[in-house]
Amino acid sequence: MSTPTPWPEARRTAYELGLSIDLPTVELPLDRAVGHTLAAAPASANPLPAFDTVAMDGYAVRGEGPAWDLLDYDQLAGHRAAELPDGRAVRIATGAQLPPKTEGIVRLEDSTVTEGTVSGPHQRDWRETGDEIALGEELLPAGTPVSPAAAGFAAAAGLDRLTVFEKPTAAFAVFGDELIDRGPARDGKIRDSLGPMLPAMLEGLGATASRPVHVEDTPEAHYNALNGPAPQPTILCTTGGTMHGPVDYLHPTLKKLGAEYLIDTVAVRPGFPMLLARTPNGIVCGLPGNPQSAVISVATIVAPLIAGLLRRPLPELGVAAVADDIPGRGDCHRLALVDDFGRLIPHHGSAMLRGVATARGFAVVEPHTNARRSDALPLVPMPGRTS
Ligand SMILES: Nc1nc2c(c(=O)[nH]1)N[C@H]1C(S)=C(S)[C@@H](COP(=O)(O)OP(=O)(O)OC[C@H]3O[C@@H](n4cnc5c(N)ncnc54)[C@H](O)[C@@H]3O)O[C@H]1N2
Ligand code: MOO
Repeated sequence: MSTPTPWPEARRTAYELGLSIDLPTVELPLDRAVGHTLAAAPASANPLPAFDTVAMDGYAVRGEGPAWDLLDYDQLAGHRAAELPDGRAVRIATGAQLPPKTEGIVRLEDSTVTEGTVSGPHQRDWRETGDEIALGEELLPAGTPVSPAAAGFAAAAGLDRLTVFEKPTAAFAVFGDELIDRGPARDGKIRDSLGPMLPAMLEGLGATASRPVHVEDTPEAHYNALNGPAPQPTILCTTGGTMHGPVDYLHPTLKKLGAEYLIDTVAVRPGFPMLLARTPNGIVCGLPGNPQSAVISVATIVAPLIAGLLRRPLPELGVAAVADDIPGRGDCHRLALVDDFGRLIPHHGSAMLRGVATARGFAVVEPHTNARRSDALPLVPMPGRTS
């Protein structure tokens, strides 16, 4: 039996494995770059604001007041601004280029217009060139996920394309002859609950996931699944068969393939039997069959692995002020399901998904400790939860 890896070390090991692999990069138009991760820091192609920009509808004025003669044209947004002569005012719109030599702006609501002159209090109601970002300045560092807002920011800064990492690809081999993929449980068989769940979780973490493939409980089928045809995915997640039961062929297959184990069991409950290995065909994340243990394994090794591949930071743990006492699990870290209010969720057995379905995440109880109500514990966010 192998020595269980401490839970924090398992996260780091998976992250470092990701960092050690260089994903290809690609330049994508902004809309298609959303959901990817920046592989290079983009530089602005125009400052922001691109020019001194009027911030309020009203009148641009120059010279001593209290009244200024109005010019007979309007300075609207989208046009190059003409210099404002001394003693004159021009009607301006929000977003217009500020007429050079403007000394102040009289807001529409503060203005009085009589016989071709305007009067009223004036102020610096404009945004200065480069106030938000200078020309050529770095917009965002490499490793930043391209959110819809990041794509909008890049557009504002004059960019058409972004250099991003190609998404790591993930495939799933679901082990277990007891599993069916339609209808209610029958004749000792149960529904596969991981197949419909894991691809969306990994997509949420930044991968491209393919449809799970059911693999028979035979050594040959396991070998073919792990030695499968090209092109190989970056990450192959297997589910079930991580222990040493009568039809658990994962370990023998990995040995046959000459796999290098980076993790072989983790000192965490649930989730103990997870593994991380490299074979000549790629990375294997072995997720335990108990569904909640599989989710914890995604959070423990798959999420940090994907973050490392994409050069994102190691996923940060949040904080949960827990509302209940939570007993620890001896030598192991305990990952305890909590709701949005820090309450321990019932149905937290490793075979159960009832609590996982709505949980905010897992509160982390250190080995050899018990958490007390109102303790602030680290929180592992629920993979795939978007709100
Ligand atoms: N003698 C021991 N037995 C077990 C131990 C142990 O330490 N000694 N550990 C238990 C723990 S902890 C876990 S977790 C499981 C892990 O087992 P495997 O990864 O080998 O998974 P299986 O045996 O294939 O399945 C376990 C359980 O989960 C159900 N399952 C599997 N896949 C799915 C799926 N896709 N959808 C829904 N349910 C699934 C399966 O039917 C079993 O009930 O081992 C314990 N045993
Ligand atoms: O460690 Mo198991 O994964 O408790 O169910």
